[in-house]
Amino acid sequence: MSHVVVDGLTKQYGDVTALDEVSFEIPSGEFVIILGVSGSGKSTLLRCMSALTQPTSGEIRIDDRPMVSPRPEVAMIFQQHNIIGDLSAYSNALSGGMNRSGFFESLLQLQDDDEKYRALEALDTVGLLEESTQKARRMSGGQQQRVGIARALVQEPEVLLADEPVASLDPGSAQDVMKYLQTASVERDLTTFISLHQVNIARKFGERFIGLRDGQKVFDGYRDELTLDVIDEIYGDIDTEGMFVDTDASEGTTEASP
Ligand SMILES: Nc1ncnc2c1ncn2[C@@H]1O[C@H](COP(=O)(O)OP(=O)(O)OP(=O)(O)O)[C@@H](O)[C@H]1O
Repeated sequence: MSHVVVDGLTKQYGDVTALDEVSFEIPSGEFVIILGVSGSGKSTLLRCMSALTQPTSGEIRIDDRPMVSPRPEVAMIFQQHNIIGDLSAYSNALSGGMNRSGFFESLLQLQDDDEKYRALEALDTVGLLEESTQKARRMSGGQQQRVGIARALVQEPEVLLADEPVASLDPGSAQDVMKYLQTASVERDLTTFISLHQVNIARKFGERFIGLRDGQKVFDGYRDELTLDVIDEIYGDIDTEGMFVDTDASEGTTEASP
């Protein structure tokens, strides 16, 4: 578990201000959803938090240490899951431990039994133990994303960052992936940050929410504070109706209830 501080974070790309003095503090173990329209700065925030992108000013501290370069305890999951289709789910998961076992050992699968056990345990966490020998490319998009989560878990992170992990999935698979991310976060005491644009899914799974608009933080609060007015503030004039996907067939509603 890790405590995360984002302090006056600004990222400038030429004339574009992708992040503008964003600050917040997240206690260990919280499950945080970052909400905002396309271009609001969600990816830039997560990339700065993982030190894949350097901020123009401000800093991120994880357990009081400035995040100046990537660290193994901070894992990132991408929308395009970046897994290798020709390898099995197990081999993909196992490669998450490369920071411990080394590149060549990982390539030749010479990891020790502990690493192999970690990979199986991670596949179990994402509900894919029985599919572990299946080639990744034969799996559905949702399953492939779960393999990507397993690989991140094998890294043994304390902070998990996921950039739009369900953007390309159908609503059912999106919910499955969110459920497994939530399970992993609880089981492993992870401080978790997930960027999403689907409001209903965010409300269903999120605990704490950071709302970004034009690079500025316009909301920071918990689920009961995420009212329709707040959602309007985050999304501005954009019609949010399409972002309210059904999260439960029995609910049959496209409206957020407070
Ligand atoms: N490498 C880059 N070079 C130049 N501009 C960039 C770069 N990355 C992001 N931007 C700009 O910064 C702003 C924020 O982009 P960012 O990708 O962080 O937003 P986002 O909310 O994640 O959007 P999306 O959901 O479409 O990825 C946008 O105006 C974008 O065009």
